[in-house]
Amino acid sequence: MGCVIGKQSQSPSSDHRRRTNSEAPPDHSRTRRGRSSDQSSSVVSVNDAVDGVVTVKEQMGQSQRQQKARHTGDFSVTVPAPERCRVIPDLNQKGWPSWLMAVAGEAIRDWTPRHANTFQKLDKIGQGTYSNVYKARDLLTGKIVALKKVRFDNLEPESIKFMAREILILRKLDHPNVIKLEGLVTSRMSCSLYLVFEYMEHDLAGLAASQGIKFTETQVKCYMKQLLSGLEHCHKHGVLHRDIKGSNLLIDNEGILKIADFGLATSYVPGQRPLTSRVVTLWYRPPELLLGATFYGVGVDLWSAGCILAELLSGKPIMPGRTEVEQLHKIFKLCGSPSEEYWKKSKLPNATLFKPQHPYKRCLAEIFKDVPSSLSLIETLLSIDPEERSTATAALNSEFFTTEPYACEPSSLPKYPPSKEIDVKLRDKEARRKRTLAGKVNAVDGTRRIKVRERPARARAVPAPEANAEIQVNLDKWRGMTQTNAKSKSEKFPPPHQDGAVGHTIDASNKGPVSFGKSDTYFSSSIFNSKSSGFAKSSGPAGGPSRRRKTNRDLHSGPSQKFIGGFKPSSIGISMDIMFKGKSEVLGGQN
Ligand SMILES: Nc1ncnc2c1ncn2[C@@H]1O[C@H](COP(=O)(O)OP(=O)(O)OP(=O)(O)O)[C@@H](O)[C@H]1O
Repeated sequence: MGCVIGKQSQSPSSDHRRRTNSEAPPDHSRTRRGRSSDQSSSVVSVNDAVDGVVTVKEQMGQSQRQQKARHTGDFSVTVPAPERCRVIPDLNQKGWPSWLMAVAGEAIRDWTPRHANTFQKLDKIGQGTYSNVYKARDLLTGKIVALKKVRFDNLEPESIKFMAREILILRKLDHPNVIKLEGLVTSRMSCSLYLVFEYMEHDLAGLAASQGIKFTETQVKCYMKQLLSGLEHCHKHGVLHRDIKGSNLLIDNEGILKIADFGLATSYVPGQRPLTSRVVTLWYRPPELLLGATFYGVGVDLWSAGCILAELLSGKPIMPGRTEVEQLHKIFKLCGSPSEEYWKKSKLPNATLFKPQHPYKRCLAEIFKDVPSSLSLIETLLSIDPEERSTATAALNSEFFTTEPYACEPSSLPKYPPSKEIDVKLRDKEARRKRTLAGKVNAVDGTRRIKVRERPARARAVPAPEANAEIQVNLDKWRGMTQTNAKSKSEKFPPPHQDGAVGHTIDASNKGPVSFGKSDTYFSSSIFNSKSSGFAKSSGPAGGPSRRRKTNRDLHSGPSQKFIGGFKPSSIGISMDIMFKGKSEVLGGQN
């Protein structure tokens, strides 16, 4: 038997009571990058793992994956020397492998093993940056579950710690609108761990991007109410999710929404310790994080919730930035640039650098004038000042929920065919394949190739590059750093106090503003105009960009938009004017 399944033998809350802060895993950010194509092939099915079978493809993928090491830099645990996945590790009395006990003992404490061959894997239903998700049947109960397979490349302690933190946090939470962790499966053969979750048929990104699905105001309220209730629970238990986006909001056939993917979540006590600012998927990332805040709180999740609300109402992502600079600019254009007091008060590391040359007026009221009942909540959640976003509890008591039309009951929501972000991606892939095929046939026929204008919904979304790297690259360049690999250094060896990957602090001697300069006029607020707002059918997803690095092809698959100074999408934001000591320098060419 290569696998065991852990079952909780004690309530999450009692575990939480016992656990002290110092026992909590240190906070860090995952540098979610390079979801390589070999990832799916690295899978060993539960049954394979039981038999000790490792596919050839898995072995081939190893070296490639080794290059994508996630990092934290702040773990002080002693871990066993990396062992090849096929080496059968020692098992402790309960059946956990020693490598897992050594690094994630706290996370699996009080869980009892169960045999993996009591699960039947049915289908791959999702792919994350560090995991694949499968639909499976629990053969003991007949229940359908989701198995999230987390890979541990060469037993990297960081990877295991990420997983451990996710498990610890999930065990703290118990709420109808938060995904429930039901057990664990480890594989002795493949260095991977399966997290067992209740199965959810949809995610909000998939639903929102599905042709023919149009949310009504009462539906939007229903989803938002559930999202905010889940967030309220997390926040009351000292957990920040830090990656609220459509693809992490799972929905079952009864219309129940659950917040999932706590891989970037952290336990926190307000003001106690600095956290990394390199979290939250770009389109949903609040301005304070883009400006480098390391002391922040529930406001980060509330901002993302505001983005989701606005997205559900307008039918498309409201601020689909491709780079951090562009993201910040989109925020300022829509939500207004911060007041002078805010700049003074915030003391954010990058504040003086990214202060726009001229102030922008807030235009949310104009854009959402057709949905008056939502306006006040959108205004609150999308406040530039995180303090003004208030709390999830306050949002739940806002007039958005207390005035007609009221939120509908989840059970009254329409029954949708299974719709996940991955389904949308597969549909797009198939559509692309057909287009290519049609092109080839035309070429063989000698018929003229006609440019296919119609794009599937998902492809119209503008994917963002790996969200975190770009400002740092620009700052490094701007500071005239001489290290040849400054960026990767900052990613691999962040200051330990900074929760993982904050990168360099800004050298005061080099301070100067980064100007949006002339390029301001070229930014198009293509998403919003009052005509296109309201309840028009979504032409984009609610999922937002993934946190992985995108290829150039990805970047060019976006919609037709105006670009900064006529630059192509791949150079957006990196071509910003850098004003430094009176000189203007254009950084370009990187992606
Ligand atoms: N319990 C579940 N039931 C059904 N589908 C699920 C479940 N959990 C996750 N999924 C699907 O798998 C996808 C990836 O899962 P998850 O977000 O937890 O992984 P991840 O590696 O952290 O991903 P990412 O890097 O995109 O954040 C989700 O978007 C969802 O579509």
